[in-house]
Amino acid sequence: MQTTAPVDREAAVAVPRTDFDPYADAALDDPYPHYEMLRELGPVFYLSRYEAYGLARHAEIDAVLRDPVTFCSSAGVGLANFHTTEPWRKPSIILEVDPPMHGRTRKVVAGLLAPASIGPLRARFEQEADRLVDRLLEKGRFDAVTDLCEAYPLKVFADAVGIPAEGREQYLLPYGDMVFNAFGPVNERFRKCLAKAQSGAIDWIAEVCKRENLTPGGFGARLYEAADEGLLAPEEAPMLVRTLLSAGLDTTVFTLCNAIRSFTRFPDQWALVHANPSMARQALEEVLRYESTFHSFYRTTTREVEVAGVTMGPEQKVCVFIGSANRDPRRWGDTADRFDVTRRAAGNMAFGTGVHGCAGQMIARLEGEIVLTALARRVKSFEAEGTPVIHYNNSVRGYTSMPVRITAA
Ligand SMILES: CCOc1cccc(C(=O)O)c1
Repeated sequence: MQTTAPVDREAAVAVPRTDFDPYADAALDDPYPHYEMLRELGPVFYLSRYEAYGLARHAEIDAVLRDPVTFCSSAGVGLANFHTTEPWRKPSIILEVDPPMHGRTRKVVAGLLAPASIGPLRARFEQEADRLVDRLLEKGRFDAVTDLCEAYPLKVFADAVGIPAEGREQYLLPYGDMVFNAFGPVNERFRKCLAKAQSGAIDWIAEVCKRENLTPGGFGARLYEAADEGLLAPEEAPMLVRTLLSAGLDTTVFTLCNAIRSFTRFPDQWALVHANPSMARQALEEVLRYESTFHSFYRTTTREVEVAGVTMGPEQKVCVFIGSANRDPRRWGDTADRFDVTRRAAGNMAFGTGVHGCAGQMIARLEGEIVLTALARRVKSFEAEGTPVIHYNNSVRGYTSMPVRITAA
């Protein structure tokens, strides 16, 4: 599929229009039937409610994300176009910039989060996971969201960044909730979240990103050292600490939520992992495919371009539904909607793809693999106790509460 071919007006096809609202609670309750509808509309469609193009099939999303020049990030990666709308905060200098600036900041962050750099964290991540599983087995029944999925990243990732312990529960998750709501429309949940974030979280984040508040040796301190070495401008270091805290918490919390939720829905899948804990990393990859945490975000066209026969003008917002790409039968076959931990789920789009592919995906996988391994070794089964409460957010999927009961091996 060409995205760089010159535009041939005669060949251009009319784009299917839909007034589907991807941000309605009903769509967030269970997006997958809606995603199937979008995929069947065609390779490209137009979300009339938001005046944005949409892609829901794997092939077109892959092609767009691999063309950051035609489909840029510097106009924001949400529905809001930074060329016409004031962003709610200073744009990210890695997520919301284009090459070549992106390449420079990305190189520093990617180095920090590369396997060689995070490998030494494995021992303490495993120790924390074992300690957490000890506590959960003592309890027997608990809320998997607060007692497991939030508790673990708030401890191990926030420690790895090197921020103070005080205030994490109160401010880190509400801040991340705001960050991910901001990729959607200015709807009720965006406004409520912004008001809440403005009453504390925004100031707290700015404070903990300061050099004097960061533990020596942590990711935050090492970003300031990169500035000392001239790899970053001085004012870029706190901005990238903000990136770590924006991108690295809620996403991992919700990925763990989606893992526990999937294993309570499909106990036979947990039985496979419990029988063979070395499958944990592969099982996590299937969780990421089956219930992608980050569901949709945008690119903005920098010129007139034809995608699958549809001509888009410049300055057009294009929504890529990566949660749908990961269920596209054209890519995953007719078992795309089946949660199957034996599937080779590598190559899914949960972390995006191309130059902006998630820089933190290796540490996210490390956290997930370690938690699932610790659980697999010692937990025979998970039972849901009541219906989990969905966490409604404009672009990430997870839960607010998930009471479970576990049986020790
Ligand atoms: C998970 C995608 O990456 C993100 C998400 C949210 C914020 C930022 C940032 O750079 O502040 C990056």
